[in-house]
Amino acid sequence: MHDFHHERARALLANATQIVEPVEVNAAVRRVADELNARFNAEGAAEFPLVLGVMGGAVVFTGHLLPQLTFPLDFDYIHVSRYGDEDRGGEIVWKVIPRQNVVGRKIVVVDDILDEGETLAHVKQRLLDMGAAEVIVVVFADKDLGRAKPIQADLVGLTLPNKFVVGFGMDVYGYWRNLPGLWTIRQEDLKQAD
Ligand SMILES: O=P(O)(O)OC[C@H]1O[C@H](OP(=O)(O)OP(=O)(O)O)[C@H](O)[C@@H]1O
Ligand SMILES: Nc1nc2[nH]cnc2c(=O)[nH]1
Repeated sequence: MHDFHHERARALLANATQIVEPVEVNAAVRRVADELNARFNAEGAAEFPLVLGVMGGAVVFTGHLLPQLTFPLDFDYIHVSRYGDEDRGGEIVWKVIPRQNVVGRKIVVVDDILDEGETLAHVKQRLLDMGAAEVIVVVFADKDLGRAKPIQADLVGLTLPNKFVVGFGMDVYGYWRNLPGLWTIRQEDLKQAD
């Protein structure tokens, strides 16, 4: 079983193409941190936001971003998945729902990628329905689909081409969230290749 996973994971990466180097990833995180710091450290800014990581993909971005933020904040997480172990989105599945600490708060939602936008549109609406005062959406990457999405991010680290991306928190069939750069998987290695 482990041999199978080991070989499959390595084969996927062997055929993959690196599209963003780790140094560019880190620069993008820095840019996002700078923008958040400018906003929440602005003179007179009395906001104390609740930063909400959208697990699991946001774990790496969140872990890099938080130590670069220089204003007081609360942190919590939610866990929602639309892709599971697939390479196309499906039903939204909540694994950890927002807690009552979102009520009345200014919330900074942090996620790895805005793709079709279904996940973050749903998350934002749920937070507003629960009584969040404001929801600011921050994504490490926004995929350029060439068409409108149901939500736009307020802050974006990188814009990516319309390909299935892996690394910096993003997985392919559960593998390779740990890559420090971004890679695209060869089309014929995807389950649902057209
Ligand atoms: O814009 P969308 O097309 O809705 O896709 C974006 C979502 O997909 C990924 O989550 P995924 O469902 O893969 O779960 P994961 O975070 O556990 O990998 C990613 O973390 C976003 O939350
Ligand atoms: N790993 C991964 N997860 C996603 N969720 C939405 N789009 C993507 C993507 O391109 N890669």
